[in-house]
Amino acid sequence: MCVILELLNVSHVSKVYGNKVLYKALDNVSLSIEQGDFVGIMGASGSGKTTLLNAISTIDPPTSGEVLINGENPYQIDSANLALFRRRKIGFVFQDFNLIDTLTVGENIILPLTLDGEKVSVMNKKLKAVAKSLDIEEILGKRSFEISGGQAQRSAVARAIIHSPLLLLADEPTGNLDSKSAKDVMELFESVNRETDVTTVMVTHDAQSASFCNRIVLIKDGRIFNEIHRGNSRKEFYQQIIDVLSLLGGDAK
Ligand SMILES: Nc1ncnc2c1ncn2[C@@H]1O[C@H](COP(=O)(O)OP(=O)(O)OP(=O)(O)O)[C@@H](O)[C@H]1O
Repeated sequence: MCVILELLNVSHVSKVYGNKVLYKALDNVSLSIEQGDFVGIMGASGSGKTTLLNAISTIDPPTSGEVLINGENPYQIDSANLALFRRRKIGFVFQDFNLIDTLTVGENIILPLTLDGEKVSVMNKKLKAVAKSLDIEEILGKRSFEISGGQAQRSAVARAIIHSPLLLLADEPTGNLDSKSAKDVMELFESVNRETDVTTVMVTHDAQSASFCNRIVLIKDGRIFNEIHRGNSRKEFYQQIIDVLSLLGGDAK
């Protein structure tokens, strides 16, 4: 018997911004994501994608509703332990890479382990392994301004997965890359997802990048509008994504 574990559960989440003028950016969003899935979140600019990702990533609490990560509600954890929870259970990849330019690529990658007080020998072993699997061994001694955008994002992915998180979150990870580097980075996400089984949730505007996911959730005006699943062919999925985006309207590319 195959048991499917639910890694992430977003239940009736709403988010209202503002004090005097209120704006409902998320309106009763419910979403369940299985362990090991690779899910893309798409929608027009301003539809609430980043707000949803921030609620999932424990950065910004929802106004109402519940987020459960591996059965645990992060918003019920006190702030000191929440920082620890975030550092140990979640990996983040950002559009602008967020590498610290005073550190080498290698030092950037081991940062989550350094912050956790890991032993140097363990850090070096993990760094070696992740750099090998992501094919960035040759740039470990370089600084972020000495490498290409694609290499910077590979390094950021390495940093996001070195501590074997439960959940890998990415906000427009290919937004600053040319199409060749974007494809390389998405192939990397796909293989990391397949090989490590890390549940991955990515916000993207880009249909090509989205076609590497297994499932796409579309958001419109803060609500879930539709979702589509990938079959065997990435090319067909890409076309399906384009079609559904055209139904969605707005400026979703
Ligand atoms: N801190 C905030 N205060 C007030 N309104 C906000 C805040 N953050 C986002 N919003 C508003 O909430 C809505 C959703 O924003 P969000 O950033 O989640 O959209 P998005 O789908 O990620 O957009 P984009 O694709 O342009 O990044 C937008 O109308 C935005 O202006």
